[in-house]
Amino acid sequence: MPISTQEQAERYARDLFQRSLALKARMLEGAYMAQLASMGQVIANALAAGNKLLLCGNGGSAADAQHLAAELLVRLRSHINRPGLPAMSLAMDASAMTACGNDYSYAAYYGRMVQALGVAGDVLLGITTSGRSPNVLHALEQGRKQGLITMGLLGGDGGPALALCDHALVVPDKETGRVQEMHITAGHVLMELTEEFLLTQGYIEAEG
Ligand SMILES: O=C(CO)[C@@H](O)[C@H](O)[C@H](O)[C@H](O)COP(=O)(O)O
Ligand SMILES: [Zn+2]
Repeated sequence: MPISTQEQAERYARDLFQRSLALKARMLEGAYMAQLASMGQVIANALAAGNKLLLCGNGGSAADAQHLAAELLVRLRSHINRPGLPAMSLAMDASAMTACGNDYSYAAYYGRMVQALGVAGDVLLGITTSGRSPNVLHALEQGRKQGLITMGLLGGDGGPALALCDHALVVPDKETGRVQEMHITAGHVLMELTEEFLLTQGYIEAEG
């Protein structure tokens, strides 16, 4: 849709907000909240057992992976200080990523990171709006092979990623941006649930 006036731009912006809101409202129905609750408990249990959370994705989802890892590593809610929790985005090492892209393939990178860094009982969270990004699929496959708990924040019909996930939230929309907007909300919910479970169950203590 061409935009040549302030009014048209405002309508465009309003329409995007409305679509985002409608999708969020839709996700309050059905099993979505139950899925998030279970996923939060699974991550908390893994961390309580001494395991870690690995996250990966492409583009905006790579940024989400880093963002969510930082929530656990550092601080999520400004009034709750507690020890850092082990979470790691696999999307952050330019040297390893370019070496793998150059020597093997870009698609192989996350799988290789999981092979090198993942241990049984860790949780691997793959974030992909299409459920079809080959590097995330390889990571989930490798995670399965090594006994990691595989999780997905997906979109559309879940794509081939869905069958590789022990737990998944599939946002019922195909538009990448809208799905990402649900993913980051869901990601915040997951990190906050994880923190709450760990505090409530006494695995970590809030510091003064
Ligand atoms: O942020 C955006 C679009 O909003 C893009 O960077 C987007 O993340 C990229 O096109 C990704 O490669 C899409 O991958 P995926 O979600 O299908 O796995
Ligand atoms: Zn984006």
